[in-house]
Amino acid sequence: MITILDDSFSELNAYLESNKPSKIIFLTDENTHEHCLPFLLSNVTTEVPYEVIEIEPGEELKTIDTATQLWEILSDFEADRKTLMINLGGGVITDLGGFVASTYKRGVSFINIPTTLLAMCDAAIGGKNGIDHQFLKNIVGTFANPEQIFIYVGFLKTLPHPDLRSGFAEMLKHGLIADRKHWEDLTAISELTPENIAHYIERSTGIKQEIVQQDFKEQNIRKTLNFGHTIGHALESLFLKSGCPIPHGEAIAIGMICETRLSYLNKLITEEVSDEIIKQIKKYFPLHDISSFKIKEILHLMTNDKKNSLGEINFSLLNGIGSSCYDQRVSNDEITEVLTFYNNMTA
Ligand SMILES: NC(=O)c1ccc[n+]([C@@H]2O[C@H](COP(=O)([O-])OP(=O)(O)OC[C@H]3O[C@@H](n4cnc5c(N)ncnc54)[C@H](O)[C@@H]3O)[C@@H](O)[C@H]2O)c1
Ligand SMILES: O=C(O)C(=O)C[C@@H](O)[C@H](O)[C@H](O)COP(=O)(O)O
Ligand SMILES: [Zn+2]
Repeated sequence: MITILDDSFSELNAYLESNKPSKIIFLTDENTHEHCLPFLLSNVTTEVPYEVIEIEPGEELKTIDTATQLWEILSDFEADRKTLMINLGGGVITDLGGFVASTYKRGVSFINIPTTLLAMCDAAIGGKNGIDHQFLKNIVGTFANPEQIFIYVGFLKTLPHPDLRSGFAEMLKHGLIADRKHWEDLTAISELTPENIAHYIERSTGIKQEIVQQDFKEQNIRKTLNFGHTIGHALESLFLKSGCPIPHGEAIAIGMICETRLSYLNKLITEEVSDEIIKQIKKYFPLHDISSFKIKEILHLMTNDKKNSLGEINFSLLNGIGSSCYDQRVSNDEITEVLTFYNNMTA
């Protein structure tokens, strides 16, 4: 289901040849339209007619308004059940495109061609599609798998550095929750460049796939893939609401620092291990000033987390490097303590 493409794009062409869609609709944003679509089209050999949709880039567009516009465009293009949507972009495009495709006419086929590191290693895989609403992250969505995921690492050449770093956060997460060696390999990288990271993409995709295959609908082990996201998503929402969004991975890096410290407070790891993990994350990620965000508002946002049950916030935490657990309860005092801990790091 995941294919790493070389310059010939032959597996993509073979897929299109054997599936014979009635029409192809490419969903792009301004940047992937400019940097990725021309190369893709120059390599696609199919005779199937196609249309291209381009939206503005950014998390602000991952909304019901954009989804509505896209449903209307699919209708204008007379998309039918044999239409194939190709989501060419980062996580915003794969989340939004997957949501639109999986709901239009109760579902048209889609494939993901991720163009950011984050989408290659995480967002394009696993069938979580969705949109934000009232600044709540991915609060409306579907579980629906793309027919295929085609990864072409060459697309990373034009990716801005902050977005490369953002994807690296999710890779570090994969190492922390499931594979100590992956964590050690990644944290040995001194400079984040596509060349230095490319070799480790396959392992990250493998970790994500192995977990999702065991628990597609996130009833149990899939919750570990959400490590760093309970606090991270709440902060990402607040940055988005403030009009100064930060990349998803940067919010998750803050979340991972706080939730690593929570793992220590809950006696799941020693302070020494917690300090070591935090030191490594700090090596790559800028510290953000979150002191103006009210703890009450952060806690309130966390009550919307999708892992919660029976009115309780459930955390996914670490019980070692490369080992994790889920459905962990922590007190509001402990959450306040780790947010203060992070604030003190930035002071
Ligand atoms: N569904 C999932 O499992 C899952 C997992 C992780 C994250 N996500 C979601 O993914 C989103 C973040 O994804 P993202 O970090 O890819 O952000 P993004 O899609 O906004 O892409 C980041 C930026 O890079 C640009 N870009 C993309 N590819 C490019 C290329 N090859 N060259 C130049 N510019 C390029 C985009 O236009 C955008 O400006 C968030 O909404 C997050 O919630 C979903
Ligand atoms: O695939 C998953 O499961 C994840 O949790 C991966 C996360 O990196 C990703 O950000 C996901 O979109 C979060 O999902 P959500 O259910 O917390 O909205
Ligand atoms: Zn994430």
